[in-house]
Amino acid sequence: MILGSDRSPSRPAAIAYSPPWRPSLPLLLSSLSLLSLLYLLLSSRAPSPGGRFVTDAELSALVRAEVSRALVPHLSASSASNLAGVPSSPDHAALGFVVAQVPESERLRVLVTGGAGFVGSHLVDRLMVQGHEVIVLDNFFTGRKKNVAHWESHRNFQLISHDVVEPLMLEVDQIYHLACPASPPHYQYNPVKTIKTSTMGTINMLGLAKRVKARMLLTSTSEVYGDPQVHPQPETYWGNVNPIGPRACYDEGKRVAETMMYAYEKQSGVEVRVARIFNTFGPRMHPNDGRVVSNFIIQALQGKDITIYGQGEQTRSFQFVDDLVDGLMKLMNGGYSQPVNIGNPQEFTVKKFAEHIRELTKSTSKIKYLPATEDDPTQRRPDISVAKRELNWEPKVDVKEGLVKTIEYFQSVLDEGGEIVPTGQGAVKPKGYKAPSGR
Ligand SMILES: O=C(O)[C@H]1O[C@H](OP(=O)(O)OP(=O)(O)OC[C@H]2O[C@@H](n3ccc(=O)[nH]c3=O)[C@H](O)[C@@H]2O)[C@H](O)[C@@H](O)[C@@H]1O
Repeated sequence: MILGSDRSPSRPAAIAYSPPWRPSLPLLLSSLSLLSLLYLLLSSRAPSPGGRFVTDAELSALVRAEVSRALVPHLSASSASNLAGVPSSPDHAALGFVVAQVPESERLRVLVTGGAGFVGSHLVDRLMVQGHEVIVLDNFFTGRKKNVAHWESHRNFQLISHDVVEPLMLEVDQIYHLACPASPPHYQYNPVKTIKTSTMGTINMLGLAKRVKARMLLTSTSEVYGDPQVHPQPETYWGNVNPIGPRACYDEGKRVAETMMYAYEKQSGVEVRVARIFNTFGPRMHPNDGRVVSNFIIQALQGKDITIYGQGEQTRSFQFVDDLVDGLMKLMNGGYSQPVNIGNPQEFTVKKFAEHIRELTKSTSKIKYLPATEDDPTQRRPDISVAKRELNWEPKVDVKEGLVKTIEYFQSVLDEGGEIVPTGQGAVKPKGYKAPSGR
């Protein structure tokens, strides 16, 4: 179900459905050939790497997971494997989705703000497959309906077009509060709005959490450490942030959002969780997002120059989106309420990363050096001891493995849509975004 805001936040009005996603003929054919190959391989009863033969049940589970991946756009591998063997939901069997049947008493109502965005939509997939009722709230500034369109007819799913800056009344058990543009060119486009999103948006969600006694998780960021003087960064590090620089609208917005979380916990007893997310990549990243992973892959795949800002000696540590979703859900459902870094400590200089992408894409793109961006952090790597100890979480997907999947995704986007001009430096509105009148 998709609802649209009539600017009266508590009474969203219906808007038109976008047609459900249908697989294109070439995609179906390539998926069918993949399936035949899988069948031939497995039915020849080759021993598995562990020396066992593949059983019929395993074969059918693998085939179902592959069908799911073929039919649902950019379903992540782990979501697909979660589907295998789970009882079918009649609503989504046709799409290859298998949603767990959860008794009413165990089913949660989960609100995901920013749920139509890159990270949010992967989280929504996982929650839906677990059989929960999921309400997605998005203002579609950087989020896209197509990221969650495959759920639109499911009875457990609701999409509300709404801006978190406006209050909202709902009955929910858990709130994953993701809403906020995260790419520097996009969060700098309208810095006042970015600040409002992190401050007023978080206050609104905390007010809701307080009223309905929901547990609330804030997706904070590694950017609360600013340009860190301590490396790697533990949660106990207070950071080095320029409060009036171009990144401040985001960094300081998230810092005050964290402050509000703990103030509501202390003063009103709201159950809070805070994840500090480090650089994340994967399928469904916006191709015009302007961040390093999407830019380098798109440039390399098209043979365009790979643009490095500065000398490329600055470092980042990259995690695949599936790992992040695991971490967020463990944090939400565990007993630890202090901030937790969720990231993959595999660290690269930006220059090394550019070379890595060039190799993986077999590209002949040249590297082009552009001026450094103002206040760009010089180093970033998470200390994940707390996540390991308190959540029993650590990343499972190797960066290279995640990049291969992401490259496949961007290749399919290029195949479908043609040339992409990546977003460069400086503040810019997300491509395709039209501000509602009066804003
Ligand atoms: O991806 C993320 O998860 C993080 O991305 C950004 O932080 P930042 O690390 O600055 O992200 P990028 O824009 O991807 O930049 C990473 C590095 O690559 C460089 N870069 C970026 C793009 C490009 O085309 N070329 C290039 O050299 C940047 O200057 C920077 O040093 C956001 O601010 C974070 O909130 C978010 O968590």
